[in-house]
Parts: sequence; C-alpha cells; structure tokens
Amino acid sequence: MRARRRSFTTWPTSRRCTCSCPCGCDRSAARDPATVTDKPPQIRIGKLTLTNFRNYAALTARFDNGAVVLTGENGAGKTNLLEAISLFTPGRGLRRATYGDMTREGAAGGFALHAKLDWPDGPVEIGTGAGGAENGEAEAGRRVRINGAPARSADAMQEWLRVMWLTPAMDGLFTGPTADRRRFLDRLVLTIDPAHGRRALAYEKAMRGRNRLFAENARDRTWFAAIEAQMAETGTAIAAARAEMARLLSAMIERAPDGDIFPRADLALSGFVEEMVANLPAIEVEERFRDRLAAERERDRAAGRALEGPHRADLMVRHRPKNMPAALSSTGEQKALLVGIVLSHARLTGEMAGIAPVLLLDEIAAHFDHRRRAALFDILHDLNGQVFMTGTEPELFSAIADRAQFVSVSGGTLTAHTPV
Ligand SMILES: Nc1ncnc2c1ncn2[C@@H]1O[C@H](COP(=O)(O)OP(=O)(O)OP(=O)(O)O)[C@@H](O)[C@H]1O
Repeated sequence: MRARRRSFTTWPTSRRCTCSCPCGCDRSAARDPATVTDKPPQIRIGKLTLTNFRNYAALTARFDNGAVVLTGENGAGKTNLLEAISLFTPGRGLRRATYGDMTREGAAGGFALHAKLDWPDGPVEIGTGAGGAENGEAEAGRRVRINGAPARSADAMQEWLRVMWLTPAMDGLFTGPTADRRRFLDRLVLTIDPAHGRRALAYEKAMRGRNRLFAENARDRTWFAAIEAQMAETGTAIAAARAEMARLLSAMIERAPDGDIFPRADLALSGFVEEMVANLPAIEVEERFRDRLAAERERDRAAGRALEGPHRADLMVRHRPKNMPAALSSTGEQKALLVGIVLSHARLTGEMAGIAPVLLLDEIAAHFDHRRRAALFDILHDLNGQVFMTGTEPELFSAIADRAQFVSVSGGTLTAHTPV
C-alpha cells in the first residue's frame, strides 16, 4: 500500500519533517500502489493486550470491526481502555497522567501495552510500556517496540497508527484555559506531523534554559543570544506548523459534507509569532522573534520567564452559523462544534497521512439527540477509520446496532454482547 502523502508546503525545506513516516516525507516507496483506494485504508487494532494498566491486571481483547462500542457502569474501565489506546502515540495519552498513576495499584514493574495492527499488507505489532521505579528512583521513561525491535522514540509509532480523541474533559475547551486549547491544537498538528513533538520539546528546553539564566541572574549576552536563537528557530517552526494546520483544517471544514449537523467552525490563531507567520516569510519571523526576545530580556527577567512566544498562543474558534465566539455558544453547540472539528481533522489526517486515524470518543453519545447520534455514526462509518466509543447504556448506540462490535466492560474484564 502506498500511503498518499502531502507535505506542509509553506514550511522552509530545512524544517520539513525528515523522519521515516507517512506525513509528507520519503517513506513508503516499497508499498504497493495497486491497493490505493479513494478512501484512506482503515488501520485497525485487531488485538489489544494490557498488563497492569489502571484497573486491568491482564487483558487480551480482539476487535473485528471498525466500530467498537464499549458500555458499562461508571468506573468499569471504559475510559481506561481508551487511555491505553491513546498511548500508542507520543505523549502521555488522553489523561496526561503520570506513568505511576497509569500503573495498576499495587503492581511493581510498571505497565505494558501491546497492539496488533491490521495493515492492508500485513500485521504490525506495537508494544509500549513505562514505569517501574524502585527504591524511590525516578519513574522509568516510555519504552516502545515496533515488530519486536526497540524504537528510538515514541514518534516511531506514528508511522503505523494515528490516534485522536475526544473526552468529556474537553467539553470546556472553548471556555477553559488557553493552555488546553494550545495543547489541543498541538495534538491536531502532531497527529498529522510527527515531527511537531520534537519541535515543541526543543523549544521548551531552550526556554527552560533561558529561564534558568534569569533565575541565576546571569548576564552573559553570548549565552542568552545562543539560547534565544534556538527559541526563535524552533518557535517559528512551531508557529508555522500550527498556522499551516489551521489553514488546512479550515479548508477541510469548508468541504465538510456534514456542516449542518455539526456546525462549521472558523479557526484563527492568536500569538506574537503565529500572527507574524501568517504574513511574513519564516526566515523574517525567526529574525523578528529573536530580536524581540533580546529586546525584552529585562522585562522577561523581571517576570522570570518569556512573556511572548508560541507557548502563549491561543486557538480561537467561532461558531459560524451563529456568528459568535464558541465560548458564548450553548454546551450542546460547543460539543457539536468540537465534534465537527475532530471529524474534519480525521478527514485531513486520512488525506495527508494516507491512513484513516483511530478515533477514541469517550461518552460521545450522551450529549446528542437521536437524529444527531445517527448522523454521527453514519459520518464515522464513512470516514473509514476504526472508532472506539463509550457509553453507560448500549441503547445510545442502537442506530449502529448492525454495524458495530458491542463489548461490555466490567471490573477490568471485557465481554462481547449483543446490541439492543
Ligand atoms: N492505577 C490504577 N490502578 C487500579 N485502578 C485504577 C487505577 N487508576 C484508576 N483506577 C480505577 O479504574 C476504574 C475505572 O475508571 P474509568 O475511568 O475507566 O471508568 P469508566 O468506565 O470510564 O467510568 P465512567 O463511566 O464513570 O466514566 C476506577 O474505578 C478507578 O478507581
């Protein structure tokens, strides 16, 4: 299978993704073009194994359908299962918890997760795990294996699987702190462009270095200039990637066939660097950002941190039909808006990464009436990606009774059951 690839065209060539992934770089030459279809292929998690993860001591689950409905009482372990799947991407998963918290209470040695992916040209095995701190040592970091061989970083998983999620904790995204929207935006970027995580880490490292110099009351101009050049370079790349994502996603939202069910969103970015990126070549943005950091060094010294930069950017969303900020929309409208963004992003991922993403939709059905639920299930089916949905009552999913695998979750075990 040859992954269909498109690159983020506005980035400077030197900052384009250079990893071996299907996001716009040189991967997949060995794949068979004969299997290319109009829709991106569904990459399905066929088998999932959890060891000492949250309330699962040892679980092996098999999924034989593109739509999986997980139902069970509160506290049964539905979200824990989604969280486990969200760890087949870089980062700390959908709860952003510590590895210690993810490890089953009382278990020594951390947790382990394993997924067998059904790729069109054969199975791919991904294993990941973390934790296992002993004698008060720092928690051990994340380990990743692909087809049995250790991977250099968690980024490697993105070559084989793209995962995006929507959880009830994100219901307040438009009204909550800027940091949550920024994180959401970065997750949207990362799902399509695996290099984004490395850029963010490099920027944060440089910024922490500068903050440390402030804390030590250092005044070495050469040292500051070197760190600020790093911040400017990586910060501009971050802002450019975000701006490109906003542009591509907006174009996809425009094309969305379901705009009347899930209202179209207008997206914009605010932030010192993000706003420059929209109007100037990257090289000039980088220079201006570097100059600004130097010029505002004393202001930042007084604050103990950088007061401007991509770490302060915001994603601004408007409800187009209502022509008002998303934050002023009703709870249901905000949820519909967010679902619309995630669906358009899933389409974009399919087009750009060449594989349909796995979607994790926690308690997705609860907010919507029957008509919207039925429409959502049709759209998800059409997207062709594997989707895991949770809910306390199977009745909420009656509209896909004949198209989904229904699984009942209880106390760390899974049982297949017949839909109602
Ligand atoms: N590290 C851990 N070890 C053991 N159990 C844990 C751990 N972390 C969380 N749990 C337990 O996992 C259980 C299931 O949580 P989960 O959030 O998956 O439930 P849920 O089925 O999604 O429920 P709800 O419908 O209320 O959202 C909780 O009872 C919680 O106490």
